[in-house]
Amino acid sequence: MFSAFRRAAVPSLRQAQRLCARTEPRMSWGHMQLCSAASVTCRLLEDCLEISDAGTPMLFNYVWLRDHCRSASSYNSATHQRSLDTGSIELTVRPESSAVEGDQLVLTWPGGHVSKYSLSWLAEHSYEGRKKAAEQPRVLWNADVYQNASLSPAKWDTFMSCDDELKKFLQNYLLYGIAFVDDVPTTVEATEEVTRRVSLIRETTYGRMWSFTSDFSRGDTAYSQLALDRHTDTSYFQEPCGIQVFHCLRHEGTGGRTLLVDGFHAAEKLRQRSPESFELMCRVPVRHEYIESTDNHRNHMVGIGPVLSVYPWNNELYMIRYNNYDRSVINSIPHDAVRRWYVAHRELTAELRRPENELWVKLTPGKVIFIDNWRVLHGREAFSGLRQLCGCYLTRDDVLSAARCFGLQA
Ligand SMILES: C[N+](C)(C)CCCC[C@H](N)C(=O)O
Ligand SMILES: O=C(O)CCC(=O)C(=O)O
Ligand SMILES: [Fe+2]
Repeated sequence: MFSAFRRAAVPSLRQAQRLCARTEPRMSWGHMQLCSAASVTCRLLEDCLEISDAGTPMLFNYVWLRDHCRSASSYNSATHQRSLDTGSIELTVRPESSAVEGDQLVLTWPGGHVSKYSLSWLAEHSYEGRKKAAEQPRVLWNADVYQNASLSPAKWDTFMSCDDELKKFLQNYLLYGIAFVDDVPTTVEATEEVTRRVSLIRETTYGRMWSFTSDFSRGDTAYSQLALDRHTDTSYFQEPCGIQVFHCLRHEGTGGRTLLVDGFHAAEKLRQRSPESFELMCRVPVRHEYIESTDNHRNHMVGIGPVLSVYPWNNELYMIRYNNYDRSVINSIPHDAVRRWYVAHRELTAELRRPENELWVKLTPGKVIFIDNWRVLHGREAFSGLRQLCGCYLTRDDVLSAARCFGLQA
């Protein structure tokens, strides 16, 4: 059930050989310089530097190498910002000499400038390495996997005071896309405090903190007692909200359980079972819309993007945008593509609807849930009686930044 993407710093030999084969005709072997230290060999080829460590070559473009020089005149290590003007690098630049000294690659450029790079830094940032690495490690889950993981929820007191508890919470959140804090006082204020402990609140048309019942105060089905099928929120934003927080402050009635489904687990199943359908879900941009016209609120939001988004260099999923209520007119693809799109969408929907993928939880007063709205879909069962839910959205960048500051990979 682990994500298909793993951290691995080096390319396979075959992959590396393919890369070399592609560049071979452009190499000028006569002018090649060779330098080596211990097991590392580096060669100045015609248009790139090749570093081999135990037979696994990595290629570095010369302009890239000059651009990533970390010398004091090129890079401000106090602010972690580039000082060098990339626009002034000769596009035909090529080092005059290279050497491996200890764990460093040393290049001397025409004009005498010297650049030093640690070999581990180069290995970490080589394309060959990034291609095989996960940007974010995740545990993909169905209901059994999640339940068997027996993750303990954070507790309000320790969560608010202890950084280790916050770090553990963030690690769970990153791996599973959901995380809980228990024993939170049942007020909007305490809910705000618990979210502020994690990050910044993203204000939207629904407010900063929102608190709602089934009173149809807004022109959206969420403000009713009806069931809601699994979906991601704010799919009609150009950048959908990163994190959704819910706290059920009270419920006197029946039903109203929350449904959670790992969208990436379903999408990976689709990728395995039907690669062309997966491709189509990644490639075709669709429109989502939120049109509200009530006495107190006028809104018209439009968000355009594919159902599934993957990073182009490693094909890792980073966002699912799935909301059948808010999906708008499809009018940007020819009719045979429309037919194939519906087939692909049906296949994804079937994965998302498998009962074994459904995690049902009853949100009770005191239990706050954080949901990765780019990954985990939520829904709810129809309910009766008074049910008051409060919560907010969080800015994704700031949550991930908080996690990275704890040394977590996000
Ligand atoms: C969460 N809160 C009740 C404030 C808003 C609900 C937004 C509902 C909308 N259909 C969407 O999916 O984005
Ligand atoms: O009422 C609920 O449990 C959730 C409703 C919903 O999907 C939302 O507010 O985004
Ligand atoms: Fe929702």
